[in-house]
Amino acid sequence: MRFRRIEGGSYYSYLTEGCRLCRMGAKMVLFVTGKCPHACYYCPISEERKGRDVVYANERFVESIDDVVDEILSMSAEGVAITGGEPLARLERVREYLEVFSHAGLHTHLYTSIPAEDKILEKLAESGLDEIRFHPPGLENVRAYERPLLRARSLGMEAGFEIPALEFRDDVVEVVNSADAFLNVNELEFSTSNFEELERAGWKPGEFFEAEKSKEIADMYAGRVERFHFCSVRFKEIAQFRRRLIRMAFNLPEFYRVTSEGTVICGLVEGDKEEIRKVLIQMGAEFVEVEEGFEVPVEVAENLSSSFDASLIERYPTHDRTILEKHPLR
Ligand SMILES: C[S@@+](CC[C@H](N)C(=O)[O-])C[C@H]1O[C@@H](n2cnc3c(N)ncnc32)[C@H](O)[C@@H]1O
Ligand code: SF4
Repeated sequence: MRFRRIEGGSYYSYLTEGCRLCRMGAKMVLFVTGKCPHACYYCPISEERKGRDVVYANERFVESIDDVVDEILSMSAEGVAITGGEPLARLERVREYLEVFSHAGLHTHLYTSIPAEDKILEKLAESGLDEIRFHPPGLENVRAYERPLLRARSLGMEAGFEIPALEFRDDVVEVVNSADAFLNVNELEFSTSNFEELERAGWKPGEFFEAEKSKEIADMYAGRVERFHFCSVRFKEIAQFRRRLIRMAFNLPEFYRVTSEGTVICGLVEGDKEEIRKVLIQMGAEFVEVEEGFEVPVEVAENLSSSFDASLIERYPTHDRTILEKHPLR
């Protein structure tokens, strides 16, 4: 079996379409609910989202479908990853979104911990789901997923397991092979919400908050199934996240300077908004109004620094505009 090594220690013998798009930073992540019937000790979901029936499109809190559409456009997404919490805890909501996405020609994949029965899989297929990834919580009860894998495949979906590299289990290999499914193994990841629990279970965090020795477990699966993909914590950070940022950054007006990290640099002018707006219009300058003032080309901020509160900022191109650095120009 031939493996292809990619960034951050990830490698694969097979990439699903969902993974291929994700790797290009072209997948928007729809967090469809924080509700979940399970309580995996290693669950990485933040406290802010866990157990709450909230929707997020990437980092953006969603109040209506318009927010989701805006987010898709902001990154020129080519597909959507539907996750949670447990997406199937809100099946009708998932179906409504799926119908919108499939009409827009977006590829969809869904994560679930539920060995869904035929009827549910049929509804998902009807609504246009392209790919489904099962995760048996705690890697228990693995055989219960064989039938759903087979049924999903017979309905035309790409189907497989996506599991954290917690331990090596023969039954995972057996079910993947007998259902002719794919196997995605995630390097076990520390987050603020699971940190103590992972440490209590004996895992130690590495430089990128990956659990040390988790990759060794993933490697044990590699030669045992036909279609395998190991996704490292570092890969998620350096490739997937950064590439999404870059896509977003290039969709902003041209005056934003895009860095190789996918952040953007621009000027920020703060103060009396009406006064600043007048001056910017008189100058014929490009600007984008934001909550605290106006984002403008760097040179415009420099020109205005003697009359207004102007600075240079480096920020994420995301909807929440997280500012990483701010240098006052006076
Ligand atoms: C957080 S779950 C949410 C969706 C669904 N509840 C499930 O468990 O599949 C999404 C994916 O994260 C993976 N996962 C869970 N905990 C993880 C961790 N600590 N590190 C890496 N991946 C993890 C799961 O295997 C699953 O494929
Ligand atoms: S099933 Fe998924 S969302 Fe639920 S606790 Fe486990 S990892 Fe978290």
